Amino acid sequence: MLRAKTQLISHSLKGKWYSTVAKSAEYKLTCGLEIHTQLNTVNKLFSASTNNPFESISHPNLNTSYFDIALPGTQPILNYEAVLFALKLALSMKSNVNLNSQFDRKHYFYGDQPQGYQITQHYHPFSTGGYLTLSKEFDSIKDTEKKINIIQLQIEQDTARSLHVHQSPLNKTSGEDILIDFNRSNVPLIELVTEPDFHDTLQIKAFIKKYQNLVRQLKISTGDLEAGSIRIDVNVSVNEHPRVELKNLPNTSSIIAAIDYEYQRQMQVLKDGRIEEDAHVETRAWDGTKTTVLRSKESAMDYRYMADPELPLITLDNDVLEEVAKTLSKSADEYIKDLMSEPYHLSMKDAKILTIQNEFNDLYNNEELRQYYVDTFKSYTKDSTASSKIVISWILHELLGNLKKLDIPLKLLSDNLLPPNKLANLLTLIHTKVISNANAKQLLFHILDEFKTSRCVKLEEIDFMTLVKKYDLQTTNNIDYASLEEGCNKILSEIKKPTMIEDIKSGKKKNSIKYLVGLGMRKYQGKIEAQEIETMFKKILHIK
Ligand SMILES: Nc1ncnc2c1ncn2[C@@H]1O[C@H](COP(=O)(O)OP(=O)(O)OP(=O)(O)O)[C@@H](O)[C@H]1O
Ligand SMILES: [Mg+2]
Ligand SMILES: [Mg+2]
Repeated sequence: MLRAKTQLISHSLKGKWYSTVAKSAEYKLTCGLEIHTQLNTVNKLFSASTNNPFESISHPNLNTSYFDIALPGTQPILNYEAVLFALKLALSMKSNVNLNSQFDRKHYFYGDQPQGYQITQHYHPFSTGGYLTLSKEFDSIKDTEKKINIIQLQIEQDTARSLHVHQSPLNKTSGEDILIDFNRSNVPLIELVTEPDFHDTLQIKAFIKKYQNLVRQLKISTGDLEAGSIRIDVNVSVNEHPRVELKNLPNTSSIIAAIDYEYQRQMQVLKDGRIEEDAHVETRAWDGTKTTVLRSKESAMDYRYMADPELPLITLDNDVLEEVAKTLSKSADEYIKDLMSEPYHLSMKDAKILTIQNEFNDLYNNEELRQYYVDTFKSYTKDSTASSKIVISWILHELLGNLKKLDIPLKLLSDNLLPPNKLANLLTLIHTKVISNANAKQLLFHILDEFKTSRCVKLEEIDFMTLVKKYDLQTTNNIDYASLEEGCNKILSEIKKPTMIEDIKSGKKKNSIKYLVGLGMRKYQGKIEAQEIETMFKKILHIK
């Protein structure tokens, strides 16, 4: 019964990020996260191999050194870039950096870890304490404010990747083979452990998003969950039920679905009074519909932790901490607040688009986009008191839309073709009605398209006024309204579907007037503003 019900729930949850399981006040949900983040340093943690775990599909084992495959006699050499990245993260979360942290060996036997142990930090982690603050305003949680405390951050190495295949080139008969790809072996990771401070799934969703954005803003990781750059284990308990650690959660929707399933499972155990038989800390895996036991913590391995004798302490100086702290920029929330107030007055939605990177893409990062917006804004408003809404809407819709369509990186565009002041020029021409909105859109696409065709190299400087003249795009200054009326009447007389005009007039299909305006824009080659044409049609059709 329970299973059928929860299956239904997780099915309906597919692809969604919200929980459909109501949490009862009587059964309190508690969660803590263990987040593993792959750092995008140039080299691996303890070797000079290239750090590119995503190479694996086409080139397994390409980025490997003798150390990464644990040939006897090889020794680790610490990559200080990983330490720098850890410092940036720790300081951003107000975590107390240990000036003498240490590496330890965690022993276990598995094919993806040929050393026989993982180098991690157990006794003296990189930093302890710290927090991220979630809020109703910025993160859509229920409480006004919620502080999620951090227990610690530790630096450790990633393992190789195991691929379970049914029919491998090595095994032509039957059964499963495990292939090991060492590209991921020894990639630097940070494990962040939170206090069990989460009491609903909205807080978890918000924390993940905020953390993901933080590592992207710091440029220390690509931050993708699906690709495995961030991997999250969730510890769940309901009331006095011992915590259960959930693994194998590839994205936020499976994290939420697995917590919902586990909440109901533990609640049922408590209701049935089966707590005694179920009362042990265990690790369970999410298979897409339910959680199943991976191992019980009672039968947990003894990892025989010991300090790694081949690695010295990570000794840091307070000066270093201070210098790194100086390089950190404002938090995302602060940027959003700034963009929502004087002089920009952006909506929260637009301010978030300029601040939060939802996906990691090659075309721009948020810093570049935000700076491009700010500079265009400044240039546009320098000699215009006009409404500046046009700046954000052109950048987010026209410019980004075209960059995506044509696959042009923002930085290349800004450096080689269209610096912010040039875009501001075009926007001023629109505002002063030298060129219509529609023709400006076409002109922008045209120059971007040419730029792409010429492989995005630096072209001669653009002068929009010259282009407007060259292509004869100027709007008609003195509209001859009598002739415009005649033209619009002609368009109406050529409409083959009389019901359409009736529907526009009666208000049934009000928006179809845009179709008429489109015909008008074509007729007048965009030289008359769409607004003028719409007004004329309304006059002819007696629409208020
Ligand atoms: N009662 C509880 N309910 C839910 N989560 C809890 C509870 N108590 C502790 N936790 C969470 O369990 C996690 C413990 O992680 P930690 O890395 O310290 O130990 P571990 O899981 O035993 O070790 P390992 O790293 O080997 O998995 C933390 O995220 C913590 O917040
Ligand atoms: Mg754990
Ligand atoms: Mg842990």
